[in-house]
Amino acid sequence: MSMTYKTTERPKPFHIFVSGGAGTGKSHLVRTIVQTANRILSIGQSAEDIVVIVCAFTGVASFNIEGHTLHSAFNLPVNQSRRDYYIRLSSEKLSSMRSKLGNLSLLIIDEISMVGADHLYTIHRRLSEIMTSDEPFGGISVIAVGDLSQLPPVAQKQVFESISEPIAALYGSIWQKNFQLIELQEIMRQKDDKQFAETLNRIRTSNHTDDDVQLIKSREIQNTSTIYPTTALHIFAFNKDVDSHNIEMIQKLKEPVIIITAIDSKTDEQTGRIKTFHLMRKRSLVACYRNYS
Ligand SMILES: Nc1ncnc2c1ncn2[C@@H]1O[C@H](COP(=O)(O)OP(=O)(O)OP(=O)(O)O)[C@@H](O)[C@H]1O
Repeated sequence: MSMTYKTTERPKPFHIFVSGGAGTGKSHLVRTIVQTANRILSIGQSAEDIVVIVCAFTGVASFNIEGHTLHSAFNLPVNQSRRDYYIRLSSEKLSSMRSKLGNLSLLIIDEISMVGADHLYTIHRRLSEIMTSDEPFGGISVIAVGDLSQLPPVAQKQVFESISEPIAALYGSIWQKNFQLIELQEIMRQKDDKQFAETLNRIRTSNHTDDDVQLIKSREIQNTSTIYPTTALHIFAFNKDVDSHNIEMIQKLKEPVIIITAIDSKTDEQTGRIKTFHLMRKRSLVACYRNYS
């Protein structure tokens, strides 16, 4: 396929929601779009200019796509979910964000199901502030990728619901008004992975069969088993179970204990209530799940 692009023409902003079940190639498509868009949109720009930015809500999701968290990319307040009004940037921060993102053309948001309606609205306001434009997202094109049947946002309404700011809510949902849906339907995973992806996609819509249940149950293992994979990723529903598992794993390591004390110089809700100390040993596995900035 050949493509011509005149740098003098700024493309009309578009807002697309790419959805699809497990294994339909969403991440693969994002990587391809990022590479192509960077190549095309960087024409005539200097090497430091950011023309495409890839973000996700959580640190883990942004790490997987080699992107940024939405909070760090757009200087969002830590606890936006507790507020129903927009907080403008200080003039110093605004000018620094303008020099960083002034040439931005495309924002890609992965794992969109975890982004709440208020967050999306805040990103729109932030981009409008940076770009000095009243257009949706300050005239920046947005590709949102993900599956709304996956993890919902924490303590916020879903992205397609109405926002908390009462006056702005009267204008309607920025998601409903602007985003056009494109759904990937073909599972691109191969062999065994494909069977697993098909099972996940049936569970996703509550259409799972007895065979699907058997497949999942066939992988069940008790933690008393001799072949129990102790170092595999564990997922728990409650933080207290996470903490007790982590302490148990740390205690099993025969290395000296290290206690790292975090100094939180501004203990208010803006700082996100960072834990004040961390217990670990050499060779402990560490996952960073807060924005330490
Ligand atoms: N167009 C394509 N041609 C060939 N292989 C593809 C294509 N798109 C994706 N794949 C392959 O299919 C597999 C699944 O793709 P990918 O991880 O992008 O799916 P996904 O929708 O992000 O899945 P999940 O929601 O489970 O994370 C990968 O191994 C990827 O390399």
